[in-house]
Amino acid sequence: MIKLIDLNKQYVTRSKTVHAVDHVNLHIRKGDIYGIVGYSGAGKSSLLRCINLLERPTSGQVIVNGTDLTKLPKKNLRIARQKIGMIFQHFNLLSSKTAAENVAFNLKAAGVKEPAIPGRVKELLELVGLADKADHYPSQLSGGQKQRVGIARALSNNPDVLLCDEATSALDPKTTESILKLLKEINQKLSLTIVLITHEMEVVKEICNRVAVMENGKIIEEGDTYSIFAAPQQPLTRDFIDKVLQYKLPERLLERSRGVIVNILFRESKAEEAIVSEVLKSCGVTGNILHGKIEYIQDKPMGFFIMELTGPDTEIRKAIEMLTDRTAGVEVLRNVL
Ligand SMILES: Nc1ncnc2c1ncn2[C@@H]1O[C@H](COP(=O)(O)OP(=O)(O)OP(=O)(O)O)[C@@H](O)[C@H]1O
Repeated sequence: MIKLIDLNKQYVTRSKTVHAVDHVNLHIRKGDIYGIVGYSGAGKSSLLRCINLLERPTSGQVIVNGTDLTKLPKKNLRIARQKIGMIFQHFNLLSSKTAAENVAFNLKAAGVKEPAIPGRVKELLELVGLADKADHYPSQLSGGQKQRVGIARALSNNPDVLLCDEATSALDPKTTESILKLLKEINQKLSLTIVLITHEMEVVKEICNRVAVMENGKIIEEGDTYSIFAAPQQPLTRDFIDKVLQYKLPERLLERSRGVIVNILFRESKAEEAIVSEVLKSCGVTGNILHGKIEYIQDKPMGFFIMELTGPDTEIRKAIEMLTDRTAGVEVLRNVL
């Protein structure tokens, strides 16, 4: 669907040259919700804008549906771009036009004939759940509603791809959730490929089936979302993931504890509390849960339990061995043996 081949984007300013996108190779498949995550300045926006040539790459290929966009003459590029919708962090709506007029504007620009426009606008506003706000101006809409207009506008020409530039960063968590849900719905309903950039791993966790981590213009890690969460290879990726799966035990709790404190990790089918109780019971060890978290990523569970184990030393050692074999791993946080 989208292939980025040895893509580079450099900005040359008077004082220096910035290599914003540095030899990037990516393959985004049809139907993917593909997340590109990185901190500010990593090059995410530059990379995303190279996909529809809002930024012209310094070198490399941008192949969308088999066509290298960098090789297209202007007129053909304009047509190809109609099949790539885009939404923005600050919505970029025309403030002097109503929600319906904002959507209609895009249709007119693409040469849709006037009689067909009102019906299509209605259909699009219904799709994003804003049928009753057609005559409202952006100033009369909430952030979430404005982004819905942005989505309706981006979908107006039946694109194959939707690019999302930090589309939920200006929204509160609840509104973010509803916009992500809408994106997932249209991904499925319209078989739309979505590429989103974000600095929030929560967003990736919620909707992306694949993710790439970007640092200093380079993709440093890439894979399916569950695998990246389960076994991050790069320190930066781990940093992002810790934000989702983080825990912090009060120091006092560790000091006060009489037993061994372990962090038991779970992945996929091994995310079952039953394994722990079974092992502890068979060893005659008592387990006291201090903390725990299970997240569902791509509908598969992943998480941890932090437990204080008490009982005979030999039995605790045996229980840790058995748990190590039967779960995704055991980390001893406090050892009193
Ligand atoms: N038009 C420009 N001229 C010069 N340098 C630029 C330009 N646009 C971006 N840069 C630089 O390129 C690098 C990557 O910027 P980019 O905006 O792509 O990163 P980002 O990961 O999207 O960051 P943010 O999340 O803050 O938008 C940064 O060092 C930035 O200062």
